[in-house]
Amino acid sequence: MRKLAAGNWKMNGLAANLAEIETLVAEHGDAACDVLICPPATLLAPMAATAAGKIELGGQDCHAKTSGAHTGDISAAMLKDAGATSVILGHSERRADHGESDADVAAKSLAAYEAGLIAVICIGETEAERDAGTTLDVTGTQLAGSVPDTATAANTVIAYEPVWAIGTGRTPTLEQIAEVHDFMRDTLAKRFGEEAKGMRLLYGGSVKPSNATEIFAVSNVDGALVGGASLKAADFGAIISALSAT
Ligand SMILES: O=C(CO)COP(=O)(O)O
Repeated sequence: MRKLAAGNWKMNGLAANLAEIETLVAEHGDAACDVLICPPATLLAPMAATAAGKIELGGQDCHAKTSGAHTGDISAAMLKDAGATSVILGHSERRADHGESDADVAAKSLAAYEAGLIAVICIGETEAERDAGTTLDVTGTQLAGSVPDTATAANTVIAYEPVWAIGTGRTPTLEQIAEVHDFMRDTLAKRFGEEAKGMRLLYGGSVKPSNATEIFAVSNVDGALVGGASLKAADFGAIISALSAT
């Protein structure tokens, strides 16, 4: 399987930041892993011209419907039209800020498949849930409810992002990451059989150049979903290099 270094720019980035993509294409356009940047939707089309198929692009959300009276929303087909090949769905910030449920995420994932996009489906426990010892219950429920029955290794990537590790500089221990990633692989295998072996499982939450190599060595970690450190080409480039070396 080809590993995946994915960057989530969240609500950051203006036209001035297109230079970051130029640098990534120049320095990592032929990386040994897939590279995906998910910028604000406003930057997809201009970035697509620069990325030139060397770097994949993705949205950060899409509506479950294909079109219609949904002011402010964006459809999967629109993301595809602007140059995206993927879309992040069910990020914890969307679950918290917009009340997205597992069923919403599953419906959006189906819309992504319909448009020909890869769904990067995010799951992860809060700090209170981890402290209560319910991490595997929570992530298991999210996996069951957010991932459609028609998920395949080609159309779906799962990102484990513990909420308490996002933007905090805190990361789980390597043993904690391994526990959840092994659990995700086993859970997906029970549901999808052989297909589950090819589904890429990303870790996300305070990944940076200094911890990338050790995280990428953890069992069943097939790449990363990177927030803050994806905004600077030098930092994200170092993470791409670490993943390429695995
Ligand atoms: O939420 C994340 C990626 O989707 C992780 O963000 P940070 O890498 O900034 O912790």
